Amino acid sequence: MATFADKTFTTPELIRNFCIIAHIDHGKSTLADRMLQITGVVEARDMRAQYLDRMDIERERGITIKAQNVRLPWVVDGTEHVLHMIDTPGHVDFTYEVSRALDACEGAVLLVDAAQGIEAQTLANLYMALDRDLTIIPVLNKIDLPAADPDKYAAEIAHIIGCEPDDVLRVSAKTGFGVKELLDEVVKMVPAPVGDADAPARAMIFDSVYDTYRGVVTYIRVVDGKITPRERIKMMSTGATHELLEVGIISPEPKPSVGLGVGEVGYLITGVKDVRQSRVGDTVTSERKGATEALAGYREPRPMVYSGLYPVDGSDYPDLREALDKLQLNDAALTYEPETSAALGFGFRCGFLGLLHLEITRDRLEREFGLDLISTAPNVVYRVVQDDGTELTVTNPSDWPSGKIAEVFEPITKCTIIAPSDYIGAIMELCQGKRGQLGGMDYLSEDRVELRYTMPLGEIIFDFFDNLKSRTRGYASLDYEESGEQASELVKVDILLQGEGVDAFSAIVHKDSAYGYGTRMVTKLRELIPRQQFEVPIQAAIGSRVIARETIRAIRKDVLAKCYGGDISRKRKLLEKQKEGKKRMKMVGRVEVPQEAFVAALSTDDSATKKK
Ligand SMILES: Nc1nc2c(ncn2[C@@H]2O[C@H](COP(=O)(O)OP(=O)(O)OP(=O)(O)O)[C@@H](O)[C@H]2O)c(=O)[nH]1
Repeated sequence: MATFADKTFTTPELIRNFCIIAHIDHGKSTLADRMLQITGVVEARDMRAQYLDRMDIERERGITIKAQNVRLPWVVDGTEHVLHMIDTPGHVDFTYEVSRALDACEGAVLLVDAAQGIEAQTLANLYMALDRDLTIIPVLNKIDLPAADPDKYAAEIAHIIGCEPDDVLRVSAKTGFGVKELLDEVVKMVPAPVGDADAPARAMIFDSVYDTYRGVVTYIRVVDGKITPRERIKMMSTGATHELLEVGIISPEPKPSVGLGVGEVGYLITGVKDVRQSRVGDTVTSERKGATEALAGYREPRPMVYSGLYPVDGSDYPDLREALDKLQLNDAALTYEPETSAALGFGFRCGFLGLLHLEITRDRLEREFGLDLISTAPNVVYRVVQDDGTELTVTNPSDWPSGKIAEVFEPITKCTIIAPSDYIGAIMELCQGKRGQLGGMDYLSEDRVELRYTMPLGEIIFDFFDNLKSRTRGYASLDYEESGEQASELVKVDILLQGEGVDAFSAIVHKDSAYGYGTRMVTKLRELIPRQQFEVPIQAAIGSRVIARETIRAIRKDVLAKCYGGDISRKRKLLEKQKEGKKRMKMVGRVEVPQEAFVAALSTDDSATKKK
């Protein structure tokens, strides 16, 4: 394919930029694989499943995290066209990545599983694509499955996007059936990019990835002008300039080229070492005679969920810092700052896009850096207005002000839930318990409904999704987007051991759930903390008001009791052994708490994040 890769500055009329959008597991990556194969970009013998999901963790979990892009040649009516396909992640935490991918395209293939129909993220992604006026190509996938019901779901799709059921293409990404026709359709339906070839260069960054050997690789889509190697480029948001070391295209491996022109999608390398220097959403222009106006439409990723990460072994703290430094090179959305906890020692307060982002980051820290970590219960960002009018942003329960509070605001979301209509009652009951407000309900087909709720983010990140799945036997799908904030009656619940607060267990909850949280924690801790030589009261309190209490009765554990006579060496051995055991204990006041008790008490239910 060398000749193909060398052809640069393709005439825009021959370019088609498109992405594949779908609900998780509906088969995007498999379809992308088939396209690579059918266009001859990857030879059959080199083909491996999910070619574009390069990270180990992506392949293992079978999900796409980073959007990838690839150039494919496709001949229609004797003319070779250049397709840039951008594979997008389907998970709710990565909506932002999807929006960037969409901004680089003129068309979107809307892929729907023919055995499942439209799901919550199908709709969320579709609306984003429609907002950007992209041409939508509706496609039913997995029609080879015996359970596929293409007629039913083609009608569902036609109803939502306003086309004829016959316009919905039918493919099997697995067998390759219908994929050629889909590529033809992309060439026919998706408009060619439009831009001014003679204007100063403007290209938008839709992704940037850290590579150990090459530094940051920045993915761009050229809008106007051209970007050529050996010129100096400027990042328009910061004004920083960099020497361009390499420009190229991906097909499917990176291939240097003589430049990128209007409508082309490719990469550039400047030698910067940190993705934050090559900010997603920024406009790249030439340093000399560059553009004066940046491209619009991007926003910075903003952490939505915070959690404390602590090494189980305190001496791993420097390693944790180094590991976070390294991860941040590749993840502009990850934020962290040092914090100390009386119970857990030194650690970091980290900000994430959502729970899956948290879980993936934690997984990578443990796996790639060999760290053993404890994470505290996640919380969202609160805005607290005190009685004297001062305002605080609270990302950590320990920053909750002790003075009088006038008002507290919490982030809220708009949620979409899609499920079989039999479960409407169960879903409504769950959502009401989570302070959700029903905004509307629509039937997608006679037995499937879409429910729209407004719900606090803090309730969703707790075990909402797990609950939803178990109440609907796994049939419901959920999507949510942030939607401002609302004033709420929130309180901080502290957990005290023998009158001493354990910071890691404090939580900010709605006043109606405070009692439930308090009782749950004290009961759990009573089971987890071994009896001591004195009585240990465990209390849950709001300020100075105790709302729940349990007591661990005293025990006198005399290890020498069974040693009669004067065998001093045996006594010494037993005492040594007792000391060993104590090393793994943490002291809270006078109370010895085993490390495992913290871990167990904090692991509220991390399966809440597994959206599959
Ligand atoms: N039978 C059948 N299975 C398919 C087809 N396409 C995909 N699958 C299977 O569906 C599952 C999900 O496919 P993926 O391609 O990983 O889905 P995805 O949409 O990329 O998922 P994320 O990257 O996690 O968003 C895999 O087990 C695929 O083998 C198809 O046409 N027929």
